[in-house]
Amino acid sequence: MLENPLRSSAKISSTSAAGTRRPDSPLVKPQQASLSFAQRKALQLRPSDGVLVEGSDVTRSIDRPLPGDVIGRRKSQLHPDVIRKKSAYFESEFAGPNRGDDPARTRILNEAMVTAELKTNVIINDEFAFITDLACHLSNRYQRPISSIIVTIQHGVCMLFGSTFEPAYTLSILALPSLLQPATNRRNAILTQRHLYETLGVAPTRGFVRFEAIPEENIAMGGKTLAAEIEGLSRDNADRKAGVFRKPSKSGRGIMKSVKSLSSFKSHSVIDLSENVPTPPPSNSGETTRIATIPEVPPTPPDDERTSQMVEQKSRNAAPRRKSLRFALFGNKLSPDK
Ligand SMILES: O=C(O)c1cc2cc(O)c(O)cc2[nH]1
Repeated sequence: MLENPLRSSAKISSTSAAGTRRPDSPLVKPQQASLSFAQRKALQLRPSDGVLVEGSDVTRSIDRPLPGDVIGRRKSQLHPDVIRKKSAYFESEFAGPNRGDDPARTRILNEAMVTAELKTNVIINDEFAFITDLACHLSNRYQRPISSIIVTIQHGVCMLFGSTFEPAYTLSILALPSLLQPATNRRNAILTQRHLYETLGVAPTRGFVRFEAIPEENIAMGGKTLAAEIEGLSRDNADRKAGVFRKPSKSGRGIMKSVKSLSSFKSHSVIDLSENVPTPPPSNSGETTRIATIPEVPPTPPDDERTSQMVEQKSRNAAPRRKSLRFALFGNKLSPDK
């Protein structure tokens, strides 16, 4: 059986733990592949003819300064097309819609969920380590707190990928459109597939990534779409600027409540929530649950007996490293007994 190499080796050699070969670096020309590093370096140091890019060569002229070199002039050496692409990237990264002058709206957008759904035929031994590593990677890539990341993983699934059953995966990343701009996707495709190569041992060529932009009106939490939440905030903001005092709505979701409700979503970690909400019985348990009318009050907490059963079950399922990783992730938000 294939195993997750996460904990077995610090560095992956040319043949990964999943049995797939690492593709040769595209930056090494075939005739140079057998040369030593010093020999390749010497070849590159030949006097240049000053042409930046010639033919199909992917290496640049040595005449061109390295990034960070102090060269005393500001004019870019890049082709106008490259400059355009670069500025489009930085625009989408740093000047996106999430930098408005409405702090509440900005915060909501900056904390909007990024969801990743991974399916793989590889069997992952340490699911908890793997899932937390991926969540951290995504939190970093999409510049949002770990509490704004959802990761679901299905591993050991039956997967036919490009006519073979060799190790492979599909990954869907769902987020607001502003987070999934073409240049951002290009970069995140490389970095995330590299991350999965390092943690899952599957070569990027055996991974399929789908970036799915989901507009604000198609995402909901707490029974309210993000679009509605933002609309409410904008209205309240406009009212406030105009000095209008609006009575809190019947549903009790005025501006303060809205912001509070979001922060309580985010500040309650998944762990906090899961500890208060009973897990429904599995669908094949034989029990049938009648779906009643949605109660106006929160459901009654489980009785003591059920609570203790749940706690027991949870501790049986817990991965051995769970506690330390939870602390690493959530720090002092957790009480020491959790
Ligand atoms: O996608 C999110 O992160 C998201 C959706 C949503 C909806 C809502 O009514 C909120 O108060 C917050 C929120 N976040």
